[in-house]
Order: sequence, then C-alpha cells, then structure tokens
Amino acid sequence: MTTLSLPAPAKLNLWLHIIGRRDDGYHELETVFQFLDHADQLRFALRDDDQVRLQTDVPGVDHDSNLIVRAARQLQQQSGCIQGVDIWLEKLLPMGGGIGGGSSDAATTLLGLNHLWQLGWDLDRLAALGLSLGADVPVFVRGHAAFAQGVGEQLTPVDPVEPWYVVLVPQVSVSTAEIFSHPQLTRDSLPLKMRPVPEGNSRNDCQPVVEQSYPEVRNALNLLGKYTEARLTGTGSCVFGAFPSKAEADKVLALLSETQTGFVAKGSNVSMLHRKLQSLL
Ligand SMILES: C[C@@](CO)(OP(=O)(O)O)[C@H](O)COP(=O)(O)OP(=O)(O)OC[C@H]1O[C@@H](n2ccc(N)nc2=O)[C@H](O)[C@@H]1O
Ligand SMILES: Nc1ncnc2c1ncn2[C@@H]1O[C@H](COP(=O)(O)OP(=O)(O)O)[C@@H](O)[C@H]1O
Repeated sequence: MTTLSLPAPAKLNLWLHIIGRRDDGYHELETVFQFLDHADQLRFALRDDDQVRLQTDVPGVDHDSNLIVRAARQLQQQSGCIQGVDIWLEKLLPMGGGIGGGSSDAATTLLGLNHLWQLGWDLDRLAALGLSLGADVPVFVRGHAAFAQGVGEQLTPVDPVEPWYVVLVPQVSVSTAEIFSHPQLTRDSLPLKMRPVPEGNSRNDCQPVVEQSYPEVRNALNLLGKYTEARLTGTGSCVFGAFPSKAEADKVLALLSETQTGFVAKGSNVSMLHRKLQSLL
C-alpha cells in the first residue's frame, strides 16, 4: 500500500473539572472526552525520498510547526524510519475551538504513518509520543471515549450515551493559555470519588471565565440553552448541547442559523479513525 486516507475526528469535553496545579504550572484536570462523527480528512502518500511534506497550506500555521508535520517527523526520528511522506489535509474542524482538531490531526498522522511505514508500534508507544505533542493527543490515539486525569493523559475508557449534538462555533478565538492563567479560574474542584464516573450533568470549570471574557461565547450558550443544556468544550470557543435525534438537532441549528455558525454531529465512543482502521485490517 502506498497511499492511505483517514479521518481526524473532533472531541467534546462533556464536562471538565480543574482539581489543582502542578509545579510546572500545568493544571490537573478531570474530564470526560467523547468523539464526534465530524472530522478533518488526511491523505498520506509514500515518497521516494525521506522528506515529510504537508502539501496543504493551513492559514496561520507554518509548515514546520503544524502538528501534522511535527508528529510525522517525531515518529520518523524515533522509529529510525528512512521513508518519507506527502500529506494532504482537508480542514473541516474550526481551529482553536476546543474540539481538538490539531491534536486529532497529529494522532491520525501517528496512526496513519505507523500503518503506511509498517512500523508495528503499539498504541501505548504512539500515545506516549503523542503526549509530547499535546495533552489531547493520547485520547485520539487510543480512540475510545474516556475519563481523563492528570493533564489528560491518564485515560480510563467510558461509554456515555451517544446523542446527536448541536455544536455552535462562535467566531472568536479563545486562548487556552489566557484562560488557564486567569486569576478567577476555579482551580480547586474536588477530585471525583464516585465510580463509575458520571458522564454528564456536571460543569466545565473554564466556562465562567470564558463567558466573562468572550460575550460571543456567552451569547451562544444563552441561545442554545433555550433548547437544551448548553456547555463549553475545553477552553472554547465551541459550545454544545445534546439532542435525542438528528431531526431535533437539525431543527434547533436551523432556528439559530440566522446569527450562529455551527454543525450537527453524532457523538461516538469509538472514534471514526479507529472504525476506519479496523475496516482496513
Ligand atoms: C483544555 C483542553 C481540554 O481538553 O482542551 P482544548 O480547549 O485546548 O481543546 C486541553 O487540556 C488543553 O491542552 P493542550 O492542548 O495541551 O493545551 P495548550 O494549548 O498546549 O496549552 C496552552 C497553555 O495552557 C496552559 N495549560 C494547558 C493545559 C493544562 N492542563 N494546564 C495548563 O495550564 C499552559 O500554560 C499551556 O502552555
Ligand atoms: N493541523 C493543525 N490543525 C489545527 N491547528 C493546528 C494544527 N497544527 C498546529 N495548530 C495550532 O494549534 C492551535 C490549536 O488548534 P486546535 O487543536 O484546532 O484547537 P483546540 O486545542 O482549541 O481544540 C491552532 O490555533 C494552531 O495554531
């Protein structure tokens, strides 16, 4: 096989608690990740030389700092692989929206090249490499909805219900670093004692400071909140609400479409990436 096309799906943080701060300044979280059937698409083609080239320009991100290129080069170096690759990206996921598009692109690159370069790495090794690229990369590598602890790298698989979601995309970019350094951020939520882990009906500790600093996000939460419980994912800017059917989700998005940009997608506990990889085996 010399080419391969794979999806890089979005994630939601169904809820997110900040339970402390590590010595290096990073915050310790407890969160539940679920995937969406809504994805970027990556295409990989083997090259005759050892170069890694992303053939699609991503506005605002230089070639060498793109997480796709960084993931490919790290894997190449650490595995001692002498093959190269051309990669094309169809970018569907909004950037910096808290739905993890960059991290998911990186994870799809690791799994795709592991396959194409026939490296035979297991998921533990790929997830460890992924963590060095970003805290959200391991969950995309493992591909199962999860309760996450630490900075998001300690993962326990969970199986929440898989509703249809309306995801609104406020046209504003929220800086993760700004939110995590905000003086009013809640940093002392109690660690969960309950098992099994609750999947919904909680909160996102980042939401109050994001709502305070970004009126567009507050507005989106208020509008979607007229139809269902609306919540922020990650540090935003995207907000989401669950519906029992696609028809109901489509209807609500249509009602909001005059002022809001968004999409409807099914929640999934096994990511589109892993479903596609299984179909290739
Ligand atoms: C909040 C979450 C929840 O899934 O998602 P997103 O909203 O980014 O999708 C993630 O933990 C985002 O993790 P990650 O992707 O590593 O965040 P980055 O953008 O690299 O972090 C930018 C900065 O935020 C701070 N930061 C980030 C994560 C964390 N657990 N504690 C922190 O204090 C650090 O100062 C870091 O330098
Ligand atoms: N392939 C990529 N796709 C998206 N963003 C990327 C990519 N590579 C690097 N980045 C950088 O990572 C940042 C965060 O992107 P993204 O993962 O989409 O958002 P979030 O972490 O909020 O879910 C972007 O603003 C961009 O600067």
